[in-house]
Amino acid sequence: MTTTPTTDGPAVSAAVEHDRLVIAGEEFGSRLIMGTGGAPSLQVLEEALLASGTEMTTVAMRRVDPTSTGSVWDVLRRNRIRALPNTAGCFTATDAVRTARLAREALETNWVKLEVVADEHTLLPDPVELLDAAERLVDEGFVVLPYTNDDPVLARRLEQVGCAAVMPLGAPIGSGLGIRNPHNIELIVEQAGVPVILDAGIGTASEAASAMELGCDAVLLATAVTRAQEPVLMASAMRDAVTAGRLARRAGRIPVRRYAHASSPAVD
Ligand SMILES: CC(=O)[C@@H](O)[C@H](O)COP(=O)(O)O
Repeated sequence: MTTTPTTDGPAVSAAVEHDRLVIAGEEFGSRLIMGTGGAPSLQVLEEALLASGTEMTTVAMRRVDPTSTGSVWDVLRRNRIRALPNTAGCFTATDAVRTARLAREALETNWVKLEVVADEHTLLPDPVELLDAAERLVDEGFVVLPYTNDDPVLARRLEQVGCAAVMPLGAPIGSGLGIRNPHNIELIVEQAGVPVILDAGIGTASEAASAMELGCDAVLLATAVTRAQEPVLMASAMRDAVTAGRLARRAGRIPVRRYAHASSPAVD
């Protein structure tokens, strides 16, 4: 009886193994960055993070006290997952800068995921405050990873002021609407000299794969996993989707044609 091999051959394993995400000179094997909000319990969150294979996970500085025990901080520490503090809940540049400084003090990291949102209703980034905060934090020596609109012009400005990555949204946070403007994401990817991380709005695994196929370097998501009916299964699906999307991007998709094109050449 013949069996279908289920493991990748050496060429694929090597392609995955050596394909590292590099942000500000630091390497990551996983291209899936996780958020932590919304999980039904700490135990489920821990299992989901492990299933996702993530090496870096964001935590809201204003929502989880870094000195608290029995919190997400313990989960990250015991599993050696890098904590990326974020400024969720900040509405002004001044607030965000203050929160980033507190994170640096408490966690001894100068990395910050910068979020400056315009209002509670949309949670969309406020471009004016965001750019201002990014500039101030870069000046203070932070490695700034800004959550931004899917606007190529703003993404370019953020890179110009020294951000280490740009993180355009696929859709509003927690909406699960997927990637609303793939064309803009492609434009951002085309021009970027820093990693592009699709952040927010992903609803299911195929959308994470799409982000990678569009050329993003990584995906950041939370709600699609933490609020899934089976968070651990979804986390595993996301891990595979990000890997698959990355491989497909590297493999190069076939051109789209309007008419049929015989897959086998005709024999004369
Ligand atoms: C900007 C922000 O807060 C997002 O990183 C969020 O953590 C993830 O968004 P989703 O919950 O939509 O995946």
